[in-house]
Amino acid sequence: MSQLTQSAAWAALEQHQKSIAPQHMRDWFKADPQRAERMRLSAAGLTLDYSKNRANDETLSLLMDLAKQQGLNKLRVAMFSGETINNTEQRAVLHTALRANPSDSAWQPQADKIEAVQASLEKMRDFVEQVRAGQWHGYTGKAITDVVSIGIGGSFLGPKMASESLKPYWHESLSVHYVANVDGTAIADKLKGLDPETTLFVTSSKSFGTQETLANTLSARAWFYESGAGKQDVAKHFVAVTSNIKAATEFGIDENNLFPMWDWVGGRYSMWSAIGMPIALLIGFERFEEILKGAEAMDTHFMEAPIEQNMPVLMAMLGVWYANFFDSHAHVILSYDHYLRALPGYLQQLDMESNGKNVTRSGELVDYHTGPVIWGGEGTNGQHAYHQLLHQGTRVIPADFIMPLKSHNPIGEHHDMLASNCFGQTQALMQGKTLAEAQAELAGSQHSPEQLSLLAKHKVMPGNKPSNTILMERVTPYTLGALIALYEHRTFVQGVVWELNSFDQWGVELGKQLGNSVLSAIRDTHAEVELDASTEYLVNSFRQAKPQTLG
Ligand SMILES: O=P(O)(O)OC[C@H]1O[C@H](O)[C@H](O)[C@@H](O)[C@@H]1O
Repeated sequence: MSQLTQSAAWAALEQHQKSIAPQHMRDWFKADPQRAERMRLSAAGLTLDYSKNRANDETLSLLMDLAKQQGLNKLRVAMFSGETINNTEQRAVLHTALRANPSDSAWQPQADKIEAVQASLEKMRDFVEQVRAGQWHGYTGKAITDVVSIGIGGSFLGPKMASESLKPYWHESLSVHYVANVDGTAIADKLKGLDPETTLFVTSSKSFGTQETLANTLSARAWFYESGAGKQDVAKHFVAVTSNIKAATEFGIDENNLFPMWDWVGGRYSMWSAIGMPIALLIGFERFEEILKGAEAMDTHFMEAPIEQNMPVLMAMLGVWYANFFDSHAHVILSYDHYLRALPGYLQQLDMESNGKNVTRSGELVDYHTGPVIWGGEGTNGQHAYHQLLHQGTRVIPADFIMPLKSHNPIGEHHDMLASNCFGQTQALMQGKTLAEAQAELAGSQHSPEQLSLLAKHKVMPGNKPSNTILMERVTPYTLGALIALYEHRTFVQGVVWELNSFDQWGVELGKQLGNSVLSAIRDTHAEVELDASTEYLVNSFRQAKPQTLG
């Protein structure tokens, strides 16, 4: 058994779970009128209502004991002070420096990094302002109308999610498009209808070695040349964000068109850097800075608030409570805002690539569950689809409801209806419906007694399903920045409890390696590639279907 599962804090929670499990939240709300008020917290423009959780004051106190036992305070300081907490790659983890207030003396020990960040932001500002003002000209002298952002994973999901979330702030005549997948359809579809004379490509790749991104950039360049443009015109249409300057310049990106990234920023934590360029192009540099300010406010809260009153810590520890003591395997993110519909996809990478691990920082196999499956979608759509499983399925799936109090599009009663659905769902999940309630509902209907009894059983909803609700005034650059930073720190805290390195991603490497060797087998039948019988069959089928000239 691991030290964690043998520890005093863990054992206390296991014991405590036995007394909590039979209790119903419905009864707690009845017995304690102060519950909702007590279990509510505001920070950085967000309010978290965590009262609809299967937790009482004792639970929270035991969860905080676990956080302390696992060294949260020390590791939190270690992250912000630039220690190499990404121990498998020997890297610091300083995405918080990307949104630091440069005049904050706490950052003094990282002055070199803060300086580099500020210089990069200035270069970004200059570029963004030129493009947005129509002063960056394409090779025939026309202003840029379309930007195609090429990148994948962390070099795609954050910018895409933030762009969609902030649509009300978009530039009126500049469009940004995203291409991630190596599927040729993705880039072919995007390029259709674009004009090479007025299109700018931003290649985002921390490593500048990602197969998909390089293939898409090459195809974009081929398309650009087909229009009659020459090599000398590339600098007007291709820029890149990367930490691998050498690879990018060898690839043909003009040195002046390079924006930096650093090895102390993980891909999935990078939208605050020049990786966020497409966002800034769409909403303007000042609004991009507001995103950083929102995140910085959440960083300050995370660093300074006592852990019992700390939003990321509370959310993280409640997640641990369900994952490890209620055998919950999933966590659902429900955005009740159409603009936030890409958030679950973004959080999937943030959380699952960070905490989808089975060995500890020191390489021991864990004997407890780590990161759950993160999924979700847009409310109210999900209510007419997968919410059935949330209400009556057999597993505990904690939910985060995210609800802006004001809409950017206040049409008729739509927002009232949206909010009432959101709040109503949290209530239904918590309260459920008893057999007596179901029977009362059916009383007076035309059904036979047998049918009535059967129907009543099917209408019973156990309730006691946990949820958090996160409110904000409106989805703005500031509140979005705070929201994303909240989830970043939530992920970090869970990684601390589970003793993981949340900042590497070795699991994706094997897929990449094998993908490359399979590609050699597809290109050349004589390639010496070891394939199992199933994969060999798949490769052969693919080769046979290939046009002769390419085979
Ligand atoms: O930015 P890049 O170096 O192109 O990497 C893009 C993505 O590729 C990888 O496979 C990783 O799993 C991601 O964490 C990363 O964000």
